This record gives sequence, C-alpha cells and structure tokens, in this order.
Amino acid sequence: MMQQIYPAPAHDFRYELNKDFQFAAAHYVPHDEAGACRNLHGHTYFANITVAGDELNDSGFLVNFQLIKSLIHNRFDHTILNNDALFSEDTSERFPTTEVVARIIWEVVQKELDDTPNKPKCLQVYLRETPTSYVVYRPKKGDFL
Ligand SMILES: Nc1nc2c(c(=O)[nH]1)N=C([C@H](O)[C@H](O)COP(=O)(O)OP(=O)(O)OP(=O)(O)O)CN2
Ligand SMILES: [Zn+2]
Repeated sequence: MMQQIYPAPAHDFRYELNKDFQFAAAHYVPHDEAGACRNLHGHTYFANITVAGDELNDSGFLVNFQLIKSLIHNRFDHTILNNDALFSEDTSERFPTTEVVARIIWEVVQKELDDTPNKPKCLQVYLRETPTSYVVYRPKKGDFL
C-alpha cells in the first residue's frame, strides 16, 4: 500500500520501527479562516508512526506493530473527529486540523508506550490528509515523561 519514503527523525537509538496505516474520518475546522474546511467533509488519512528504543520486550518487539495501528484506527476510523473527546471547539489547540490530529496521535501512542516495560519513544508522526497536504509532528525532549 503506502510504501513511500518518509522524512527520518535524527536519533541514536539501536532500533527504529515504522508502522503505516490509514483511517477514514470526517472533520470540520470550526474557525472563520478555515474557509471550505468549516464544512463537514471526509478524508482517508495516511499515517506513518516512528517508534525507537534501545531495548526490546519479551516478545522481541520494540512494540507490536498491530498495537500502534489499533490504538488509532480503532478510535478514529469511520468517525467524525470533532465528536471525539480528544478534540474540542473551545480551543484551537484541540481543533481537528492536520497538525493537531498528528499531535493527538503522538499523545495517544506515547501514553501507551509509557506503560510498557521497555519504554520505547514515538519520535515522529507523519500524517497525510490529502494527496497534496501532510504534516510531520516531532516531539521535543521535554514532551517525554
Ligand atoms: N495548515 C493547515 N491548513 C489547512 C488544513 C489543515 O489542517 N492545516 N486543512 C484544510 C482542509 O481541511 C483540507 O482538507 C485540506 O486542504 P487542501 O490541502 O487545501 O486540500 P486540497 O485537496 O483542496 O488541495 P489542492 O492541492 O489545492 O488540491 C485546509 N488547510
Ligand atoms: Zn479536511
């Protein structure tokens, strides 16, 4: 399916994995400057999640590829993002723009990784909203526990 070259975050961890997946979702951006995006419309989002770490778990995984996909796909696929409690119309920090959706994906994934024994780090979320538009979210050091 996706098999494209993604930008690579710099790091010196021993292992790095990447998981591609897609999900279909509708959204609108509740702001006057959003133009046509103020209207409810849908996308097939393509995501690439980068996870890195020095230690593997008892399965020999950094983290199961399927866990990364299911965390996001099960929550957002065939939904209206604006209806999810992770988003809000009260603050632009929680409007479901591509930038914010990418950051929220990072927050969901990293929260799960923080609960694993080998504690890998999500270093990058690449999120493509349309054939011509995508965002890359990279956390800063201080964003990790
Ligand atoms: N910085 C952002 N700009 C825009 C966002 C966004 O989330 N962050 N979102 C939109 C719209 O929601 C739209 O879905 C995507 O916009 P756009 O790239 O303009 O989509 P097109 O397919 O129409 O692009 P063309 O390259 O002109 O075909 C708008 N902006
Ligand atoms: Zn859109």
